[in-house]
Amino acid sequence: MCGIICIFSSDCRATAPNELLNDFNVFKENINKRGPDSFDMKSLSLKNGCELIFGVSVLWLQGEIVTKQPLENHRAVFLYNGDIYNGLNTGSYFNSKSDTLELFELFNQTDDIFSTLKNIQGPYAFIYLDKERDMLYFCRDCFGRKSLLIGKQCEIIVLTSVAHRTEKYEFIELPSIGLFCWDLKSKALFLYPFSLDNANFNGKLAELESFLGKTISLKDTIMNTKNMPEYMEPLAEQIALYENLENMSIENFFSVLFSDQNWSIRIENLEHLLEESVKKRISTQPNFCRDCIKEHQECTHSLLGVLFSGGVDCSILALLADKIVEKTRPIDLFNVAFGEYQHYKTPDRQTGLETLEELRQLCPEREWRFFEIDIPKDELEKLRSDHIADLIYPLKTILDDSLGCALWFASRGLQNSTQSPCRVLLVGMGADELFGGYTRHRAAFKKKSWLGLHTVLNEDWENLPYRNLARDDRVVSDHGRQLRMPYLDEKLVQYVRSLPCWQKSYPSHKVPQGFGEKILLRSLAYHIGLKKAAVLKKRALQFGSRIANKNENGHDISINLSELIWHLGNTCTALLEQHQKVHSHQKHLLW
Ligand SMILES: Nc1ncnc2c1ncn2[C@@H]1O[C@H](COP(=O)(O)OP(=O)(O)OP(=O)(O)O)[C@@H](O)[C@H]1O
Ligand SMILES: NC(=O)CC[C@H](N)C(=O)O
Repeated sequence: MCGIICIFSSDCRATAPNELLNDFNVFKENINKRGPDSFDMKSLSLKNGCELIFGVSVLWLQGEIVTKQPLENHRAVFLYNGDIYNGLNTGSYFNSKSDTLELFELFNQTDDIFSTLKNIQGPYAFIYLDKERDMLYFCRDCFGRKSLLIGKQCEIIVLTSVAHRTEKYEFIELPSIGLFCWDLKSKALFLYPFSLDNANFNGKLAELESFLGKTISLKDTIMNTKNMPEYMEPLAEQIALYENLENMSIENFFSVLFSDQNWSIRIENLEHLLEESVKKRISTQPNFCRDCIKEHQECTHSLLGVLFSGGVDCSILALLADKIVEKTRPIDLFNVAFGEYQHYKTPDRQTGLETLEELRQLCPEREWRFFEIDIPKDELEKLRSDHIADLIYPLKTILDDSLGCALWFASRGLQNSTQSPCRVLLVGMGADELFGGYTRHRAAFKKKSWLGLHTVLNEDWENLPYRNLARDDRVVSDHGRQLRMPYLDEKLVQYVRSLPCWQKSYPSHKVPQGFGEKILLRSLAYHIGLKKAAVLKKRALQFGSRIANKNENGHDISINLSELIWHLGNTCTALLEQHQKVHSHQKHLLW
């Protein structure tokens, strides 16, 4: 994952270049960690006196050699963090030319970079300065898979993949609602929206306007996609099929479903799309692990890790990965557990080990390296306050705290003194939103039947770009690894979103929990051989790993992440001591 940063003064004459550089250096350290393969920076003065400083650290994943950034030519400067998988020109997964170069060329060939975005699929965040027009463009993809924060302090603006808590700056996540364009001459800010058909659009726009104290003028939309499928009443045949599932053994449950021809076709479609998605996410990387890449030394070490709870979403990914990764390489499975006194028998550790057995039986030739990542409470406390809280920033709830920390430790991939050398990590995020796997889907179905489920699924989908993904990108990238989310592949999303809710989820109390939610995905799991994992009950990461306490409200502000406490802590020892008392009380509650 690359780290990108651009710092400039929105009021050209008001800031000394030295001040910009000092501030740039403050953010540099966290940016640096995101890309171990190169770091470079560039300073630029525009004719109108505006100073800009750019910096990029690169995690090389595409192209025969590392593409160093920032890229610059007579026309533009380009900073890019992303993964455009289908070679924009070649159509192959692993391009001899990197996506960075291809995108830069495409942008340079046109006066209309907005239309270019229409043809781009994959996660990205970028900053592009058109030097001829003094226009600064910046954008995150429409699912919000890559992080880009916007920060300000008086007239200084920072765009960065990651920041940290500082007394000087305030940051928010740049909303992934379209392409922004800052006219550095007129100081006007424009937005080319991806789509206006999103319930969150106006709120997110207003939030950014109020943060910047600036009006944002809207241009034409560039995608204009209809986001929300219309509600369709379920077909009688489908209801009859579901009624046949009651009181069935696991085997009979799935054979009833597969006896329906349309169901089987949907499984085939889904299998094909997911396999393609996994394939591009595994194959798009150089053939070296992180230890051997420096010397370009051929190796058979593992190139792929899966964040692995043993639950259905990630287990499908692991099994599909086996079809793609050479048999001579291991696949690393990372399973994180939090505990005390050497006690790490968490629910996810149990399911992780059980599904590992299933994988070993299904793929006996593969070396599956199961990393038991055990995190004692003092290590969690220390690293959270010293470091991880900055990566989670500017998010601040208890849920952000638990999920952010759990993912940071999981993706570090360290068991005792053995650390995985893989550079790419697969994760099952997005499956619950797409296929209807959350408890709230069950509740909505109970209350308002199919229409209730349809409504909640749509709400979840609309919220997805603003919830966790940017935070997850920030914490995982800190280890110089790329987080890839096969369920959030555009083609797969388009297919699953086009299905009415009753063709993918049946969160009814008439079938046991763990059977009906995400029923289409579970059918795929069963079909490819994961007979046990297919019907495991959903367990959220924070509870499955035991980092969180069920009695806390995840939406409350986390005292561990609170900036106020942090600022006070930095300046006033007495208050810090008091904070520690509160903190230890909270620790007591937490464990
Ligand atoms: N304890 C864990 N250790 C490592 N990674 C985990 C752990 N728990 C969850 N994950 C990762 O986070 C993703 C999201 O978690 P989530 O619980 O939603 O999915 P799941 O465990 O695969 O399946 P299910 O949603 O059915 O429980 C998982 O797909 C997995 O990649
Ligand atoms: N990891 C990144 O975002 C780097 C950009 C590009 N995909 C490359 O591999 O060079």
